Amino acid sequence: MIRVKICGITNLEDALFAIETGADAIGFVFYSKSPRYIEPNLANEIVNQLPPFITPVALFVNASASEVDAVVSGNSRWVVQFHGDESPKECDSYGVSYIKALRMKPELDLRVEFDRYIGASAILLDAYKPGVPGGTGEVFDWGRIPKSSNNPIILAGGLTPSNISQAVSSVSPYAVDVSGGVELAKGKKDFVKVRDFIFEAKGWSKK
Ligand SMILES: O=C(O)c1ccccc1NCC(=O)[C@H](O)[C@H](O)COP(=O)(O)O
Repeated sequence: MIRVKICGITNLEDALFAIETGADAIGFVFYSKSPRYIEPNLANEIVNQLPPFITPVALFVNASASEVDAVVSGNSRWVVQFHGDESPKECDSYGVSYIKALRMKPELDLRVEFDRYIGASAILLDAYKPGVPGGTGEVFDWGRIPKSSNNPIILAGGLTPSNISQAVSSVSPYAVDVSGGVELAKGKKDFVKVRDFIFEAKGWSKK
């Protein structure tokens, strides 16, 4: 079954609701310019209260090694998501399981990028908007995604309860990722949208 990552979590209540409703992974944004930024200590407190089957994902944008270490040293469960221009060498250097996010610039050749980031546990594909590293709420052309890849694909970018079913059937990704499409306001999740998104993604009935 498809896995669902709910990203941009800033509080325990939202994390627990997403998990109770069927989320598989919870993402925390450690990019200080983001309205969804969370302090490392608070994020680690939340992660310590999550069930063991949940994957906590720590998202960074061109962070320093000390910033990454300050988070991941707090708990061995973290998977890191590199959402900036980090090279394969830099991503590999941490020796942790990682997701590489690629923003779908018009000239991006996904086959080349998949080969470059062969050390990634998964590749997250997100919309490209100049000057905005992520959480854009915008959809990209899913037709650009190769039908087969050695890397598991996580589809992101402008997903909502209304388009997620079509996204899953068009792309057949390993997982889907959402942030803005399930928010009440930046950094606060809308529980109805979270539940509807997860149920639509997984093809569950709401009865
Ligand atoms: O959420 C942010 O503010 C953010 C800032 C900088 C880099 C990445 C960021 N978010 C990434 C995500 O939450 C999602 O993985 C992805 O971008 C999809 O977001 P959305 O289109 O809002 O669903």
